[in-house]
Amino acid sequence: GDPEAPVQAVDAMNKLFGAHPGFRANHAKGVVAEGSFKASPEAAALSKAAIFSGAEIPVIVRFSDATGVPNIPDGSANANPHGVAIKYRLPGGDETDMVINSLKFFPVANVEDFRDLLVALGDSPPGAPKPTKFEQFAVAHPSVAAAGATAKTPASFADEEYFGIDAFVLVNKAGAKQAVRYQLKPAKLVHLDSAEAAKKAPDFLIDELSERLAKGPATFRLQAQLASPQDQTKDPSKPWPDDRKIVDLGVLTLDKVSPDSLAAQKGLSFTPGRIIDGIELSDDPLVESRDAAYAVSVSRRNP
Ligand code: HEM
Repeated sequence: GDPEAPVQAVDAMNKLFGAHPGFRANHAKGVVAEGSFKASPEAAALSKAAIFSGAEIPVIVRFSDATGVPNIPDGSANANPHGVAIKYRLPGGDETDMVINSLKFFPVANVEDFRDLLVALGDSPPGAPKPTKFEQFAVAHPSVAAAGATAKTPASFADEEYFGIDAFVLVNKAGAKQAVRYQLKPAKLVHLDSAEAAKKAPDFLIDELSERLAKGPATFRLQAQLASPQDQTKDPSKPWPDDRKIVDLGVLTLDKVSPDSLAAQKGLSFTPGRIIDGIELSDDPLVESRDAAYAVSVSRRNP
């Protein structure tokens, strides 16, 4: 890979979305909630990681809209895919993160192509001559349109399903390894059509989460889609077949929105490759590239 590509990807985000000091280069608008995770017995059979022990683990969760625009309307098509970042806080101070979104697979295979996609978008403003740079990129990379079509506006951050996209390898006590992709499934999945989404108030997703959690907790099931031995793990733009086994790893419960969510999100950083014993990286190169890019964004938003 190109060692400069993660920095160039963040540069391209800053150019495309404009300068918004103090905010994330992507997924700038979000809301922070608090809750816990309790693993199933099946999770402990797949991984010796402490988050899968079955003990109740406190979590901090940040839901977000796509783009680096901090006031993007939640119902805008550009706010897709919505994201969720989960930080598991282990006794003793260790942390591990999952940073996932509502696309079923990524538009491109690696950070070099993602940088080029972002640059092409930046070079395709309204009124740009046709075919635009973005249209040319999309023709050459059919997974861009295919991936984009998988993300819709949810009725609530808690009524959406989220996909890990990148493959990780779970390791159990006996040393057995299994490649997985995480999925986070709501109690019910509710999407809006684009006309309904466009009519919603600009902050409807953020506001609804506080209102909902004030009435009672929201739950999700964390699942692992298991790779079959013949499945590739290195290309996050290629989903595995839908008939691959799905194992319930446990229940994520959200209790409340953090009292000062805006301050909380500034102080938080989620890192896709922040893993613990019992979870390993796969040969998917995107995770390490993402770690490098997120670190650049974190340092720019905390100068
Ligand atoms: C090469 C590919 C990617 C690049 C360069 C990239 C870059 C970034 C950057 C720079 C941030 C802001 C980080 C911060 O300031 O804390 C971010 C946030 C985020 N990204 Fe990515 N990303 C990539 C792929 C993905 C993928 C595959 C997913 C989902 C599976 C994803 C989901 C998210 C989410 C949910 C956030 C918000 C995290 C938070 O709430 O703090 N990204 N991304």
